[in-house]
Amino acid sequence: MTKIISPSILAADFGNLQAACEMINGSEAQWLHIDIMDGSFVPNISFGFPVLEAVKKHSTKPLDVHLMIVNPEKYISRFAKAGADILTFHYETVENPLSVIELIRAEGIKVGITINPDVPVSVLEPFVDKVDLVLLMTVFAGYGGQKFMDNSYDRIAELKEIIERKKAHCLIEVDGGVNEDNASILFESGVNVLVAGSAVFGAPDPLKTIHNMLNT
Ligand SMILES: O=C(CO)[C@H](O)[C@H](O)COP(=O)(O)O
Ligand SMILES: [Co+2]
Repeated sequence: MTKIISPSILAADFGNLQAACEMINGSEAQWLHIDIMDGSFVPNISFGFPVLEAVKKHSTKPLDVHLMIVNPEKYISRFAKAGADILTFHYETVENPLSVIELIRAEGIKVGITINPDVPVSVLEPFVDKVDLVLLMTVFAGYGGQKFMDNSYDRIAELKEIIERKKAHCLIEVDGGVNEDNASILFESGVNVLVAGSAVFGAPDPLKTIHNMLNT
């Protein structure tokens, strides 16, 4: 089974993003997660294209870009050009998810769809065979450092059942409150990609934390 760690740069030292990228380059993490927040869909504002471009310049890992913005369809081409390798949008932010999926595909990059914890998993059923990944938020999108929501395990099982029933091949990613303590049970539950911000960048030894998350 595919097991990927995608550390979230949101929890890094923004005064030294180059060092953060280089640390991840030298780690066992396979992707780098980039949180784009607009102060509208979510109450927080993170960063935009210039920072994404700077990270792209220094990162050797695929950039896993998580859009928490209204009207994502307006910016897909710019995010692709700025360096996104995987572009994930929130189902809640669009009227026609299929057309957004097609717009992202047209850029020649991978596509993901995501929902907040209060959105029924069943809304994803029409899309699981059309995307490369489904991201289940395990906290409400907007801030790093929140506590993992325990009802997420039931949601992961429901998503897995839908994916199997539809014989789809998308990866399952979870984001929010992931750490060394819950990583192994999440992988055992069928999750393929773990996003971890504060657990990695706040750790005394981030390389060891990433290793432990992949191997315990
Ligand atoms: O999308 C996000 C928040 O909206 C972040 O990716 C997520 O919260 C990661 O941070 P942490 O691992 O510290 O919970
Ligand atoms: Co995220």
